[in-house]
Amino acid sequence: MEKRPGRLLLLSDLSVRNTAYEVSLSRSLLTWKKRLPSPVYHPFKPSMCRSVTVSEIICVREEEEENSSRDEGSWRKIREGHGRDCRQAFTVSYVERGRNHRWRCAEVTFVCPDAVLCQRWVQCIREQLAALGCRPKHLLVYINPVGGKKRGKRIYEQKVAPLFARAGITTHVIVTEYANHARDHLRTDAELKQFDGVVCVGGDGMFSEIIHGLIWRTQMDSAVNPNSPEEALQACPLRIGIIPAGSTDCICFATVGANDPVTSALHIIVGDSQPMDVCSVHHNNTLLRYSVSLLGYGFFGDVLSDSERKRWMGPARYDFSGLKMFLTHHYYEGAVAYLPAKGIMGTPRDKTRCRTGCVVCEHNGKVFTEKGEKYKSAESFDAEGEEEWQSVRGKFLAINAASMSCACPRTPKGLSPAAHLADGTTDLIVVRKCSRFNFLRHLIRHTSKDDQFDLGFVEVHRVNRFRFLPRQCQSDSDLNLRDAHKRQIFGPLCRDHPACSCGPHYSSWNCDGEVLKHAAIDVRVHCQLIKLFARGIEETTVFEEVTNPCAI
Ligand SMILES: CCCCCCCCCCCCC/C=C/[C@@H](O)[C@H](COP(=O)(O)O)NC(=O)CCCCCCCCCCCCCCC
Ligand SMILES: Nc1ncnc2c1ncn2[C@@H]1O[C@H](COP(=O)(O)OP(=O)(O)O)[C@@H](O)[C@H]1O
Ligand SMILES: [Ca+2]
Repeated sequence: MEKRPGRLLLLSDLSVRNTAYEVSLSRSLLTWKKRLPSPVYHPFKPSMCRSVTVSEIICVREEEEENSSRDEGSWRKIREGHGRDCRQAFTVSYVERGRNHRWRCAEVTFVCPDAVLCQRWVQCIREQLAALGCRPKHLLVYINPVGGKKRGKRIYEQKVAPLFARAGITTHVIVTEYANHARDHLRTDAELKQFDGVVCVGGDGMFSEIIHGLIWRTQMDSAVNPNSPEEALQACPLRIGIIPAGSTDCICFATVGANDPVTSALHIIVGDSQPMDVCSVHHNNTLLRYSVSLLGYGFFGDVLSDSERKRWMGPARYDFSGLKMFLTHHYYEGAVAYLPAKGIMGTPRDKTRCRTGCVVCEHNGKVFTEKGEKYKSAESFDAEGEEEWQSVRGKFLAINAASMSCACPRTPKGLSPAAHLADGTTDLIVVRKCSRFNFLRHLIRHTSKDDQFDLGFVEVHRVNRFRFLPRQCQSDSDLNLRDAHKRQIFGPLCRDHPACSCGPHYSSWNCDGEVLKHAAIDVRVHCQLIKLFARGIEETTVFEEVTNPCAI
């Protein structure tokens, strides 16, 4: 990828590790090119020229001590002709890309011929950083001390807090004392106006707490009724950063490309922004929960319920319960009605992947923000959407809705590899009853290149809305699912069976790692309701990852 410098703000001969460099700064790029002792031209020698985009500079500082650079080792300050207080060197900290989408904080120290020039450089770089405008200055941090391997607090203190301090970010840190502490604090107590974002140190469950608090608060502030699936929700203004310290950490992995606290901290510091879809899950016109990753009934619901009793096992509980539920091989009966997404780019089985600057999300995002208005009234939704509802009924091993790929270390390509973070849709995956052997084939394909949907008993649809009704709750009047909305089939029936637990083989929904207490649900996708301090997974080119030569 060619990096164009634009008009130069500064151009000086400075030295790095006792070697002369031509250093330039434009509004977009900081570049340092080695001055060659001989005029021999080495166009492909990578160490000769490096550049970093200004938006990925973390900070700049003047060096204060005589042998100030810790990392540079050999260089010494050149102080001839200057008093002891003269600062002649400055260090730039910047983002360096490593393998597997990991970011590191790298440093380079430039020694200047005089203190005035040094100060000009520092001031000019600081001005460029201040002009960026998207960087957070003050953050509200919630730490779950008991998530994952119980390392949340240590991870934050050792790996994240020092980086925030270096970048000049101030924080208000709350270590949670009980489940839903963060959610309730965000709902009512937190003075949100003073913060530029919220940071979640924990797993998907902790992230879920944060979005529940923030979405609720935003709807209350805008007088939107969160219980009705027909209401268009108000987008949350604050961005959320995730420092992974949980068990699955799929939301972090699918939005950043890695589960690494330093990488996440750097995405927060540079002020990245990634919009994300949120599903609201309702029962009888009452909001149950929000979901951003997996809504799973059957297999994944059972794995979660079973694993909750084994929290003491840590992240391994999912593998244990996964194996157990695979062997149990329960199937469930019910009906799914869904509204296929119309006018969109992309299908759940295409080869496109949601990556940084995704055009599918941009296109579909526009489609659904314009359409969003129409969802406001139930009548208009009826009139336009009714005949579009489709249905599937029968016996299922699993019904999953993936609003994003759900990529995580267990399945690096994800539950639905072609799903998009911010396209206003969710991929509804229906796995019909099949043999253990076939189900295993389906599961194993999540970990290989083979298509997990290319099996006769699996179907997948990209949808805006769906409803599920377990068999125990159905009656003859429900058979025509095309009329589902008008007749409100879920309402009266499920009032008779509050927990819908009226049969032997009923499952529960896994909603981003939380068990839902109702099986009959009505789900609506809200396009780009929240924003994360992330940029989606970057396409990496070997060229960029390994050498970073500047192409100027
Ligand atoms: C045989 C290998 C099969 C691999 C199949 C992998 C599918 C994994 C899909 C993972 C989707 C993850 C979606 C995210 C869910 C999270 O919100 C949520 C909460 O996370 P938190 O605890 O960090 O707060 N996590 C979960 O619900 C965990 C789901 C994990 C399921 C693991 C299932 C393992 C299945 C193993 C089957 C073994 C069969 C072996 C037969 C010889
Ligand atoms: N201080 C706390 N004590 C007990 N539970 C908590 C606390 N803070 C948060 N929780 C809850 O812990 C659960 C798991 O959190 P999470 O960070 O997602 O870890 P994991 O990925 O291991 O499930 C969440 O449901 C969250 O509500
Ligand atoms: Ca989506």
